[in-house]
Amino acid sequence: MSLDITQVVTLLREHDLLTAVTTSEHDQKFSHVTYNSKTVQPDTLFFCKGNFKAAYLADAKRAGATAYVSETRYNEGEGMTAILVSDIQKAMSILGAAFYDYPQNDLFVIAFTGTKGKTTSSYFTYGIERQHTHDRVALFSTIDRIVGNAPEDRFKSHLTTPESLDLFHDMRHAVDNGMTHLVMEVSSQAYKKNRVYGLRYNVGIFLNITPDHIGENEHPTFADYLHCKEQLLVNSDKCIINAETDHLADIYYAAKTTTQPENIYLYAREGAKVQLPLDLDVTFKNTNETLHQSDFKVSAQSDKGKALSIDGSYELHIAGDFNESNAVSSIMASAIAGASYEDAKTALIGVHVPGRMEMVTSKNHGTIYIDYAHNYASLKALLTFLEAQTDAGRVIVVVGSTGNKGVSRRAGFGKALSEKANIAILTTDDPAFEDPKKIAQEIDAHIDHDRVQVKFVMDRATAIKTAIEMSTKDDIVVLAGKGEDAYQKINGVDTPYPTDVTIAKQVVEEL
Ligand SMILES: CC(=O)N[C@H]1[C@@H](OP(=O)(O)OP(=O)(O)OC[C@H]2O[C@@H](n3ccc(=O)[nH]c3=O)[C@H](O)[C@@H]2O)O[C@H](CO)[C@@H](O)[C@@H]1O[C@H](C)C(=O)N[C@@H](C)C(=O)N[C@H](CCC(=O)O)C(=O)O
Ligand SMILES: Nc1ncnc2c1ncn2[C@@H]1O[C@H](COP(=O)(O)OP(=O)(O)OP(=O)(O)O)[C@@H](O)[C@H]1O
Repeated sequence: MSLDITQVVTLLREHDLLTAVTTSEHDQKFSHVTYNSKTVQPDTLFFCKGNFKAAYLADAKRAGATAYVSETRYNEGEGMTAILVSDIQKAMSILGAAFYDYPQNDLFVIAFTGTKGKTTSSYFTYGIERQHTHDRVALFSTIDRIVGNAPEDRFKSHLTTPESLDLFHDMRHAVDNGMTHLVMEVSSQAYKKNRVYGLRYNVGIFLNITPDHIGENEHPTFADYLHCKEQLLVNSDKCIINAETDHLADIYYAAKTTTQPENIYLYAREGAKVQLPLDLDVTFKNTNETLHQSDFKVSAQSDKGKALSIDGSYELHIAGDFNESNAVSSIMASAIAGASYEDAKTALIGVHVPGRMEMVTSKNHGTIYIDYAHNYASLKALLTFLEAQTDAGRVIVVVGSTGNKGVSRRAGFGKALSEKANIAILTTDDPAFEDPKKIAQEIDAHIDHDRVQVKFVMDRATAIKTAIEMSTKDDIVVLAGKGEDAYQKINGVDTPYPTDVTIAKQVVEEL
């Protein structure tokens, strides 16, 4: 992989990003690119972005970087080629794609966005595509990044959608490993920060949108959040939209700005109210539902839907009515990619999504559900489903809310708990630089105390123990928000945490 200065300048000019360049060497060649001074090697093209400090550039120069791309000129870069740009994140994405030689062109890319269901739908699609491509599919999800089939090709993700340089690096790795397809999650932050600038997808799926990720370090307003999410459809050759989503009109028209209606697919649960007078392409209905399994039937409604050849019955071994909707989007996306009905049917039976709807049973205490639900919409959906499925005694929920982001979730949790829970045990969940007790008090301020009994237990493991021990046989215990996260983000450090599932199993063993 390499880039030379002429290519860099030409690409940046083409995208109207170059503001100035100072170089005396016209044949400068770069054999590495990075935005981190700690990973610089000789002949590196270095990117100065984010909360950058000039000292990092001095480090980068010492380590062998010969040029830097930046919105600002630094004295510390004296003697290096300075490539000044109007937007560093866009420049990094454009140059990253070129450096790694446009790996997206060798991949069929299926991309999901939505407030909820991205990870689950990505795992469903990954499962179907494994079946369809005989294991030649990569996955970039919030949980794992999988760029090949060897154990070392699977690693934990730091972000839902990686920085552009990491994204193109991993895509290249996947292509070199023989992968032909990629399933990825695209967060609204990825658009806000131009991590996917210039990237196009073969299929883009819009699952749903509800207020979330609005706050100091994320989106200033809901309109900004919606706008960023819609960019996925604007950049997709074919679009799939959940017609049950809020703001359908906005979302559909965003898709239509770049995609003809014949390449936009709409799906919904049979009988659902759809906000626009649009014809659905695919509908689905539940045929049998338990706490362990969902059976559902898919029916094409339009010629376009029929051409997908996905009509028939399916089985999921992960509970939650919302997961049927997630699965239908995955079936449609995979069919567009060439998967057959049998591929989808067979694969879906075996899909497991880490930390989503995990269940731990106990003999004399309640059934425990561990789920990643961490905002109003997901907690409400989860508790509504559990309520409908059980003759539950009480619903006991262990929950906290993250610090320094998603502040609106606190009120959302209070509301969902007031509507659906009997007992809330408020605890810690990635407090970052905030006091977890204060966060819990903010959730508590939105709880209806006539309906819900509240306890504060700030140590999460103790909170889980308390909930399980107080539960009786008919009760349901929900451990919400962390899924299989094996850390707590505290004061900027990922502090190891055994996971909710491990703690729950331990508590049950010791009962
Ligand atoms: C606000 C934001 O987008 N921050 C991201 C951003 O931070 P940043 O660019 O300011 O980087 P930084 O870590 O402060 O450091 C500044 C620069 O100095 C460099 N540096 C630093 C130290 C050094 O010694 N040498 C050096 O060169 C760093 O490599 C970096 O380029 O770039 C970093 C990676 O380069 C990300 O880790 C970081 O994500 C933060 C931690 C984050 O959690 N973001 C969340 C909000 C996010 O993006 N979430 C979405 C999911 C949301 C959803 O569920 O929908 C996601 O896609 O994950
Ligand atoms: N379609 C859906 N509608 C409402 N809630 C959902 C839906 N799909 C999943 N959920 C709930 O949201 C939780 C998170 O699901 P998932 O991880 O798939 O979403 P995500 O979009 O990747 O979330 P995040 O952006 O927070 O990582 C699940 O554990 C479940 O409780």
